[in-house]
Amino acid sequence: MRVHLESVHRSYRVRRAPETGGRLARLLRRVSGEVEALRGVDLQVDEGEAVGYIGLNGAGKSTTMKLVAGILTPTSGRVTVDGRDPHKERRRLSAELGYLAAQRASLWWDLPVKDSYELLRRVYDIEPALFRRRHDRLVDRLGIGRHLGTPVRELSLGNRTRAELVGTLLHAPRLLLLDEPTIGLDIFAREAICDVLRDLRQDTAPTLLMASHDLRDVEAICDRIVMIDGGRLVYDGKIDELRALGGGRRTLVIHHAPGHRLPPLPGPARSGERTSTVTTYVFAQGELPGGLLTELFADPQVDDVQIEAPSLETVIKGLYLEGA
Ligand SMILES: Nc1ncnc2c1ncn2[C@@H]1O[C@H](COP(=O)(O)OP(=O)(O)OP(=O)(O)O)[C@@H](O)[C@H]1O
Repeated sequence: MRVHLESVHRSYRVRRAPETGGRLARLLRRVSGEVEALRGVDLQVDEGEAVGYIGLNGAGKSTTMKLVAGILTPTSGRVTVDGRDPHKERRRLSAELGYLAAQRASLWWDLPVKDSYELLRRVYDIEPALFRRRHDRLVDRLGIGRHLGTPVRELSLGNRTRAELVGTLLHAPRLLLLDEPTIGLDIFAREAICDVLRDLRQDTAPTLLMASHDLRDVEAICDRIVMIDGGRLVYDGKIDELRALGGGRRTLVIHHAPGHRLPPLPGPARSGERTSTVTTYVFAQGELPGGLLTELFADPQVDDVQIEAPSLETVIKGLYLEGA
């Protein structure tokens, strides 16, 4: 499915204590105001694309997801899914939509997991043999077979999220909105979820918008990153292009004997961290003279020399610091 946001603004009305007046008056009186969660967002996600949606807390990611799901309407601008208004056509969209978010359970809290799945089969009117095939595959891949008889409320966070993901995928949605699908999960749960999502992209390629703070997940699943800051998009491009933004810099990390004096480094390198046994220098790619490395490797007081490219996380941090 194709998602399109055009000049989307979304504000929330809030009531808060006034900034002036006595303590009691501030406690009792409330003035209303507005929080601008989205300030003119233009975004297009094409059929089968997988987009990692990243941003700091309060940047506007969940608000975007709710608009696409038709739960909220924009204050101004236009949101469409396959050319239709997702709010007006919520019923029709729900048959094609999978939406996973911490605050939005698709399973029934008091029912055993398997009963919730059976209810979902009926809600989505999934043909029993097809349901069984999808169900068995997902339950197996997400490793929740042992928990099918357990009421959802008794599951750990990791198992509940795995179980929710099965529930989200049973009707094979064409549009998948995942709001922080791996938050708070251990490495096994995270890997199981990432594996299933990667397979899904290969098999049925739904359109995927995934909000996440965890760049490892985004890198594992998506090929495009959209970055939002204070309600405005500040980056939209391929992950590789984003990585290349910081790709011109390398860090030379030298592990050496305590207090060892290193040979002077030439021109453009900037000194980075220095402890008694580790010294780092940042330099532009291609500007480190080969002779220097030979000298360092030959130095008996130098234990190890590494050249590191910046991680995606470092590049993104740099973008925030530069005001993107
Ligand atoms: N129901 C609401 N009422 C009032 N303000 C809200 C409401 N929902 C969100 N906001 C505000 O809108 C802004 C964007 O919130 P949103 O939840 O979309 O951000 P987010 O990027 O998903 O954040 P996080 O990473 O913390 O989940 C924030 O300033 C938030 O406080």
